[in-house]
Amino acid sequence: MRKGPRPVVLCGPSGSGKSTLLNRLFKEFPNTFGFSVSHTTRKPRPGEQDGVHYNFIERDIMKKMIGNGEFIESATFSGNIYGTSKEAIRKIQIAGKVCILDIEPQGVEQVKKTDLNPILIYNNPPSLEALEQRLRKRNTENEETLKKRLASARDEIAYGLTPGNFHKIINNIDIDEAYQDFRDFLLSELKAQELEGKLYLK
Ligand SMILES: Nc1ncnc2c1ncn2[C@@H]1O[C@H](COP(=O)(O)OP(=O)(O)OP(=O)(O)O)[C@@H](O)[C@H]1O
Repeated sequence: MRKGPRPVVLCGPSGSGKSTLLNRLFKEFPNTFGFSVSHTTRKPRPGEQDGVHYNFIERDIMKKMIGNGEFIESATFSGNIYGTSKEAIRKIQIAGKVCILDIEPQGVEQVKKTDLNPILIYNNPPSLEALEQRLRKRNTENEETLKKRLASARDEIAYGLTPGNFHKIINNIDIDEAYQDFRDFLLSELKAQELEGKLYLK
């Protein structure tokens, strides 16, 4: 992987508000940050575009690509395979942007073992009850997928709050305050890297 700004990992249970934070960030800084588009075997939700939100892919093809070493991390979540291809990260880095990865704990552990040296951020929901409410209100899940997501959330929260697993925890209660904390942390991190002589904030 080529040198450049450190990638950013954003992790947090389904419904904690990762996409909401990222949408705001990309809107405010369209030239600074770029989203690493993951691959998934899950079916698209209404409104999701192939190549934008995810690269939607058949399970056997994805397994073959993983076998070929084309992925930096991959994991099964809620019955579907998700993963970040090396190509997805390269695309953002070539564009000179800070690469943002939205991945779950298994992926985080794999990324930690690479030379990506990412800044690790955990997006913490107020409670499991709040998560359930947000997911129900989002109206993208059926009872079965909702249960699976909530079942994973307990372990993900424990992982996120374990000292040493992340550089920064965002307590995502009020979305405006959470966004402010998220963006300020990222900007100060970029400034710190710029002090080493590089210009990343555009
Ligand atoms: N701080 C917040 N307070 C209340 N509702 C929120 C907050 N943040 C996000 N939401 C809402 O909760 C729902 C889940 O948020 P979002 O889709 O951003 O979560 P996510 O972590 O990206 O989930 P997934 O991993 O399933 O993609 C959305 O409908 C969003 O509008």
